[in-house]
Amino acid sequence: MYAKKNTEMFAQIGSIIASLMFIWAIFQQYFPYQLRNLIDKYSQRLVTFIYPYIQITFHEFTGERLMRSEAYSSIENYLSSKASTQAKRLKGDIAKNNQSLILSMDDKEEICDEFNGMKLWWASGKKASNSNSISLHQNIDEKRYYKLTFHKHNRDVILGKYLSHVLKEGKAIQVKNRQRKLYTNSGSHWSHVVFEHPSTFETLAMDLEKKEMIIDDLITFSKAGEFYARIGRAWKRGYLLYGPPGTGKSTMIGAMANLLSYDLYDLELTAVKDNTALRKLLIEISSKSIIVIEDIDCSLDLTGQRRKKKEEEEKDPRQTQGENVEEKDGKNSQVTLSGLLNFIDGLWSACGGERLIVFTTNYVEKLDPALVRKGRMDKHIELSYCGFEAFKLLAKNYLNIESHYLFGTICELLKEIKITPADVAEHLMPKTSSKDAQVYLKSLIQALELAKEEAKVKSEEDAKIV
Ligand SMILES: Nc1ncnc2c1ncn2[C@@H]1O[C@H](COP(=O)(O)OP(=O)(O)OP(=O)(O)O)[C@@H](O)[C@H]1O
Ligand SMILES: [Mg+2]
Repeated sequence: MYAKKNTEMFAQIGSIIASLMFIWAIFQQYFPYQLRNLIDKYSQRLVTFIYPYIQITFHEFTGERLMRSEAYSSIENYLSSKASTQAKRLKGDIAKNNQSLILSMDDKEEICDEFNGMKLWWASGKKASNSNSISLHQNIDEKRYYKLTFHKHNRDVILGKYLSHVLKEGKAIQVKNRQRKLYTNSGSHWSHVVFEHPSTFETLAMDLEKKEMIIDDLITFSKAGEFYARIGRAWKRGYLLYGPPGTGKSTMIGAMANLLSYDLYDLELTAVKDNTALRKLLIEISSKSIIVIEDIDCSLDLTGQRRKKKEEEEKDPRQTQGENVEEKDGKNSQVTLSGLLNFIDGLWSACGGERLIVFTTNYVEKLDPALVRKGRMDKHIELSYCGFEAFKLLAKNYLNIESHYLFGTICELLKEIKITPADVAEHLMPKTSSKDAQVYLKSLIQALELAKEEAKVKSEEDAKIV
């Protein structure tokens, strides 16, 4: 309402000024040159005095090729949250992630915003274009724009801090709503599909404290752009996830991507020809992404090659002279350990920024220490067998129960028997038409007791052998 009144007032003042200018244009030819200059000067002062507001227009399409302006998109996103509470006419659309509805202000709507106690007004408008050019963009003959109006006293703050705040916020909303992608490489090219993994940290069964610590670490990383710049480090972080098969390493990567709204790049090292191809892939990776190398111990024969080289050199230095042991990996790929290390933290790895590099392995002890040293793989996370806490979360997710009289038995068995969350999940997965939780819990208890019996028999046999 307030904004509306203001803009109506501006419009009236504007039309008065336009009429005065018109009259002035007709009459000025009859005035001598000096007088004209004098009147010009004072009329400008008068205009600024009567109309102390500044306006900036942001057009939807810019440049000769009429590309959609990034500033316009960011402003549209920024205003969407304000529009939903202030504007009377809204436009609705499905976000690119197909999960949420985006509301933006309709044409010829106005809303008011505040920044550090300063008031400013945004208006959306549309002009019909008189150009007959044919364009790839559909609604290009209707030129949309946003107009920002603010008092001239606030000029510096609005042009500096406020506008960069608007663009940053708008971009963040855009990233959140975008359709994320899962990339994989065939040779030195990436191809992608839409990333729609449903896993989240809420559904990930693991030690709660550890989970909180990981979430905290990830969120801190995603907000630490300025910090990394200040300390002169590339904005990236390495995670090593290790543990037996079926403990949730891949599931956790999906949860990480969903938590931070990052794209995923699943790097298949064995399909990369050599270090040059690896570097080429690296350059194409965008920011806000997670680069994943699964089963790093199997990807290439990178495990302990440096150690091997050192040992061989110690035995017979001539034997390894001029020969790069790292490059003899016995597989099609000629990617070397040093090539991979360069990929992780060489100069090129800093391009783009805001990236996580995640390795997974079942055999952490097999990896070359150089590959996983702190600073390269900043966080080492062990995903382990199912404890009682993790079981309770699985029971809640799969059976929708938070307690049961059989929980006590399961708790005791889990202390003795190692079972992966994947195996537990398998027992809790609905298979029959029965919705009775007891059926599934009993099936789990049976499996645990069987495993306990087997372990007992094995230990007895081992004792006999000794
Ligand atoms: N911690 C967990 N929380 C919830 N579900 C889990 C967990 N661990 C495993 N699962 C379930 O088991 C399945 C297999 O898990 P996942 O693929 O993440 O294991 P992994 O550790 O990556 O195994 P691998 O080492 O064989 O790659 C998942 O689809 C998931 O449903
Ligand atoms: Mg896996």
